[in-house]
Amino acid sequence: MSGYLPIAFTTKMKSLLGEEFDRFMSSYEDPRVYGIRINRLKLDAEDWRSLSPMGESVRPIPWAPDGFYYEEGARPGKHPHYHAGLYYIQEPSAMAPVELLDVRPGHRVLDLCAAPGGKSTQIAAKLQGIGVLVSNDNARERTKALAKNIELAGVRNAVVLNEEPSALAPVFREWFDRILVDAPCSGEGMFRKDESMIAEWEKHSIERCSAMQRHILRDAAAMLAPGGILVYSTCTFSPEENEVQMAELLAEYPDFKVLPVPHPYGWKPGRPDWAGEAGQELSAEQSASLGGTVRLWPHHIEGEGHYAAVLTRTGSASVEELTIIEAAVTTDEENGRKKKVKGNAGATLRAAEKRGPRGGKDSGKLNKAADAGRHSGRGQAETSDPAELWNAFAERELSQAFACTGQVQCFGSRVYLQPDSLPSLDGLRVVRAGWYVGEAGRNKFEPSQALAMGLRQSEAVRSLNFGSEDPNVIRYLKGETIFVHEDQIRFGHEEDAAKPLKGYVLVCTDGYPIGWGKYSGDGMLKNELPAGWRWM
Ligand SMILES: C[S@@+](CC[C@H](N)C(=O)[O-])C[C@H]1O[C@@H](n2cnc3c(N)ncnc32)[C@H](O)[C@@H]1O
Repeated sequence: MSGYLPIAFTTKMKSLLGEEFDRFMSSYEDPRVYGIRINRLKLDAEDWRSLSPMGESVRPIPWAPDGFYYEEGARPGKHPHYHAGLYYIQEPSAMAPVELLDVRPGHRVLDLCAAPGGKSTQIAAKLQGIGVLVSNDNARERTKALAKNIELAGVRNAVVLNEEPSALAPVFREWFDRILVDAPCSGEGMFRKDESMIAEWEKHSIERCSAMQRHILRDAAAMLAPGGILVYSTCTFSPEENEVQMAELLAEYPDFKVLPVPHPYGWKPGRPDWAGEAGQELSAEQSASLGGTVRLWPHHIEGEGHYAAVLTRTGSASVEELTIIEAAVTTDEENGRKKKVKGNAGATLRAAEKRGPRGGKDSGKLNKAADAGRHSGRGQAETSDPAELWNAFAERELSQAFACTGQVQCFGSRVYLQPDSLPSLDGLRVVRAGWYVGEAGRNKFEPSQALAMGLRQSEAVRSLNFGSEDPNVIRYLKGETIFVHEDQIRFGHEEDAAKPLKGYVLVCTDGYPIGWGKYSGDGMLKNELPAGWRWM
């Protein structure tokens, strides 16, 4: 395929790489490699390997403990385990930046350019449900895939935003422990994986991408807490989008420094000499710093290629120089407290956002404090308050095993559990205000697919489990009605066994949820899988 590469690209790479150029070019003739990353929110890699028909044939990706190379033709996207969110299909070198971010449970993490969510789901797995993930992308259409991938992975503690970084900077000033800037770039490392990127290359000129990266990085810098870590990454080779960006940032912000990345696995150091050639004047110290960034080359590793730099903020001395707008950053006092949502009488709701989580339709109303304890003995809530209806649903349909922290947030009829301690999101375009648990109607509550995917089997009062080879799984995933024997329905907790068999049933494959069904007592399970989630 190297014959299709733009001449301007090959000419430049030849002058940069010198005698390495031929090896670089021959990598374009090598077969593509394919990667999946096991979702540790659901299971660990060893459990997946023993469960999956792919388990024996995969090979570990050296820099990603949950990542594996799989063979061409394995089609992991066409397996029930994909629909259970057990893994994410991800290019192997794209797994490196999050490994460098050193995310730990409890961190506040921003993924600033997040769609379609490969790295966000990787971060969420490292958080293990503790802490906050803010996933943002400025492209509205792309945030749909981002939200869906986060929901498919069963993430409970993420907020999805659709904003320019400049709108986030005043709200989240010095707020994040970890920030990933997986920047929009000219995509030179994508040419082999996706040939359409070759045509895109001319449009997404290096100069245009560099200007975008510069702006994004300045706003990202404003949001990093002192002592925090920022990883900057691209899937392109051009120095202007890599070392030059870092050199400019370091020159402008003396309180940022590079944390040198070791170079195992065939990873190579960043190239300060290329930043110099691109017109960036470097001190000896800056030059050494840039050597501590990392390049993943397709002729040195099994992967398409990436660049990454790990930065830390040593102090806050130069923050005043950043072009951030001083704005009211109102931290809701309520957010500081941990709450168990289920059965939480009096959960306090904040004002609904002006634009609503989907930019308008759900806008508006201020919901009053909810009295979660009040619902009729028959389990039918006599209320139209979304928070009350959610709490009544949780009381009725979720087992004793379900315990969740977070703030109940209602936007119109939609109910979310928002991670604690977030500043107010008022005025921001919010795609998901937290874990979207469902939608309230008149005297009823419809649980969301996101709720199903974020639960464990034992957290639902009723569940049904089919082995992944069972034809009922594909039937269910295609949206068909399933016929069940009542003794197939399991109760999540021994105290639930007294509850009626009729009601919501969490449908699982190999013990992992894939969606809701509704059992009405006649041997038939009504399929509640939303159209957009079905097997195609
Ligand atoms: C390389 S992709 C991100 C891939 C993603 N991190 C993943 O692993 O799935 C770059 C993303 O940056 C987004 N983007 C472009 N300009 C942006 C901006 N000014 N602010 C935030 N996101 C931006 C694009 O829409 C695109 O989704």
